[in-house]
Amino acid sequence: MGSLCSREEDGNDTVTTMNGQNKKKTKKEGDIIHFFMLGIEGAGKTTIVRQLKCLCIQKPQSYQMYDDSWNLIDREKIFDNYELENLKNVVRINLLTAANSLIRKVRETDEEHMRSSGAAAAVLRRCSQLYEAEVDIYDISNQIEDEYGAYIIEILSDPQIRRCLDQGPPVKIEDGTRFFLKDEGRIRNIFTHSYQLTNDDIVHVRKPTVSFKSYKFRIKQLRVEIHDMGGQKSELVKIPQFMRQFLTTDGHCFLLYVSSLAAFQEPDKDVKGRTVLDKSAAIFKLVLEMNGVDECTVMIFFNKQDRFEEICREMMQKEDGKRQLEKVLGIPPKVQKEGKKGKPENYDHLKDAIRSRFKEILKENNDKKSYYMKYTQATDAQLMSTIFYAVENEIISSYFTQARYI
Ligand SMILES: Nc1nc2c(ncn2[C@@H]2O[C@H](COP(=O)(O)OP(=O)(O)OP(=O)(O)O)[C@@H](O)[C@H]2O)c(=O)[nH]1
Ligand SMILES: [Mg+2]
Repeated sequence: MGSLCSREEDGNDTVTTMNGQNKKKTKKEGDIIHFFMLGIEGAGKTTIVRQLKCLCIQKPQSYQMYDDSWNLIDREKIFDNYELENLKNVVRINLLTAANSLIRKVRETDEEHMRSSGAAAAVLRRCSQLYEAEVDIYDISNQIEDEYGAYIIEILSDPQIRRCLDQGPPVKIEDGTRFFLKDEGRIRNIFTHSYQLTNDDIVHVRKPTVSFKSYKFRIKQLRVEIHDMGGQKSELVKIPQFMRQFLTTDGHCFLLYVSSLAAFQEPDKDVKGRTVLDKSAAIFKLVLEMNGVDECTVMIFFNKQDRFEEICREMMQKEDGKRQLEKVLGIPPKVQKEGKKGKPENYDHLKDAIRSRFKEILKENNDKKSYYMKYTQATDAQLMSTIFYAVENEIISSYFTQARYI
């Protein structure tokens, strides 16, 4: 576990870069840590907030959630029925659109595929209705009926569709949606009227964030306010407004940049020859140059390490996979000795290559700036709790260091 929680900082720098030392603060405002969460779409920002909410339910001694006025929210009210029902419908929409994409992908090479299937026709028709309607596909008016569960299960049982899902050709399916697609029981649950989402389901729901939202938590002794902003292209233009709005707050500020490790081989649909990871690094560079960010301590979460390892494993099994990995990551993967027992390969050195890239960007911007970097998996409660404890511990101890200088 320790190796997952890297900490890289210089104690003195932490003192000089913490925000608000010269400002007058009330006791209440002064001990709140603000996290400005940024990163491109799908990196896992909102999942981090959802995981924190789940931890408030699971470990109420260490995690608590508060309303806008810092009143404690009851554990039972953290996710109310209305929100859970909405999230369940979001998963239904995601499963429906994933099935639609899979059918269309297979038909690119086999035009007549599933032409006589009633299930395929129903899914394609329902999806067209969603896409053609004037409202956003996640609009509350788009309620997906229970019967689509059986249609989706039938479509996924088709061998060609299955192969397309598991081996390609590549279809854009969100990582969270794969969690449901992989397990027929989960699909059945989602389309059961009386079923209520579990915490494990909740952290796999994918719904892009529009605009920004703030959340208040206590993690052990630390009071934090997390400002979550959408990372789609249409949202990123709002970063200056987001920073202006929140950087004026009185408190200690962190820029929490979330970048998906899994994006290293995914082509960026906007710029040819660039990967989604390249795009994330480019946005990170831009953010560092923005007014006010200098006042923040930088924390980077390299998220989706589970998917990263899965993709590396899959690539290594392909004939040309090793060379391809080296091409996109810049260093060769280590080859597991045949028959070697013990720890499974975790591709740490490949993750480190990505981390070094971001470290370089930080150094180029300001080589005295303090920073923290962590490898994360926002969907894993146990791992995230360990990381949140480490963050709490590091920040609290930096308070003590700071106190010596004031
Ligand atoms: N396998 C895996 N999936 C993850 C992880 N973190 C997030 N996801 C999934 O990735 C999808 C996208 O996550 P979000 O939290 O919505 O991403 P975001 O950064 O908030 O995206 P925007 O709001 O569009 O900026 C969701 O379906 C999550 O369940 C992870 O560590 N591993
Ligand atoms: Mg989001």
